[in-house]
Amino acid sequence: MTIEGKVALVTGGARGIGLGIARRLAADGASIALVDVNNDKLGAAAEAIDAIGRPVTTFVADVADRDQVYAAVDHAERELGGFDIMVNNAGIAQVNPILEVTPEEVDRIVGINIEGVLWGIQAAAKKFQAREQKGKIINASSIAGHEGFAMLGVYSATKFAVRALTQAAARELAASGITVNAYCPGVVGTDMWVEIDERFAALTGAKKGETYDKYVGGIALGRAETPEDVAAFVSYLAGPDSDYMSGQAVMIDGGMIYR
Ligand SMILES: NC(=O)C1=CN([C@@H]2O[C@H](COP(=O)(O)OP(=O)(O)OC[C@H]3O[C@@H](n4cnc5c(N)ncnc54)[C@H](O)[C@@H]3O)[C@@H](O)[C@H]2O)C=CC1
Ligand SMILES: CC(=O)C(C)=O
Repeated sequence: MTIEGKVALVTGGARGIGLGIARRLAADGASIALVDVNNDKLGAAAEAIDAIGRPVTTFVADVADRDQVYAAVDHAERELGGFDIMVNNAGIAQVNPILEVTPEEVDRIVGINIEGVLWGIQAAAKKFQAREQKGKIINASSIAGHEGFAMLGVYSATKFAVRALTQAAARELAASGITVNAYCPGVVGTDMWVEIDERFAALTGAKKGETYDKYVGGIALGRAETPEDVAAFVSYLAGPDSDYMSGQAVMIDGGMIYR
């Protein structure tokens, strides 16, 4: 119970890795604000946190919209009585050959994966500063934030950018007692990967499941990652044991990429 009584906001918290992180932080003792653009799954996600026995609130917001991210942070503070941990997890994938990607597709993924993290860092840091308290900011990068993958070029670029924002913010915010770190998952068996696999199949003629299996085949530990694997590391980043760590983007990928 290292974060007992703290308030954590998780973007993209309605499903997948975000929900896994929210569940773990709740089990660690935090109150949880679940923020997502998709209202449909927020109710069930909140019920899962409620079942753990921690206070939970939900807020519908598009992280690409700065005002909505600020409103989400205000909502968390107001409903849960504090604000301590910001997890900028929301993101989308995009499978496209470099030669075919369109300006509209680039705008969309940059808006969510880069600006979404930027607005999250900004809103959270300003809230911590206004409350004159320390805080933890934790961002979703990826193995694709360390290596550019074929057909995932623009997605990879956004995840490299998350590392850059993490490093710059860590330096700028250290004097305020705010740490900023990132987690870099490998191949997590969420809906995102179902969509990636389907898009690879449509573009390359690969069989359903073939691309996913190929990627999982590159994992030294021999199995796909679970949201719980990611959440265990985020729990460390959210808690006091990581107080002397900032500006890092750490691979939690079963041994796929070595840096
Ligand atoms: N699944 C994987 O293998 C990996 C995922 N990641 C990253 O982890 C994060 C979570 O991924 P998954 O859980 O797998 O994805 P997912 O697609 O299963 O879930 C993402 C959640 O974010 C929400 N979301 C999407 N756009 C949003 C927006 N504009 N505003 C607010 N919420 C929005 C979705 O509604 C959904 O609930 C993403 O940033 C992703 O890039 C990184 C490495 C590997
Ligand atoms: C989804 C993702 O982050 C990959 C393919 O590295």
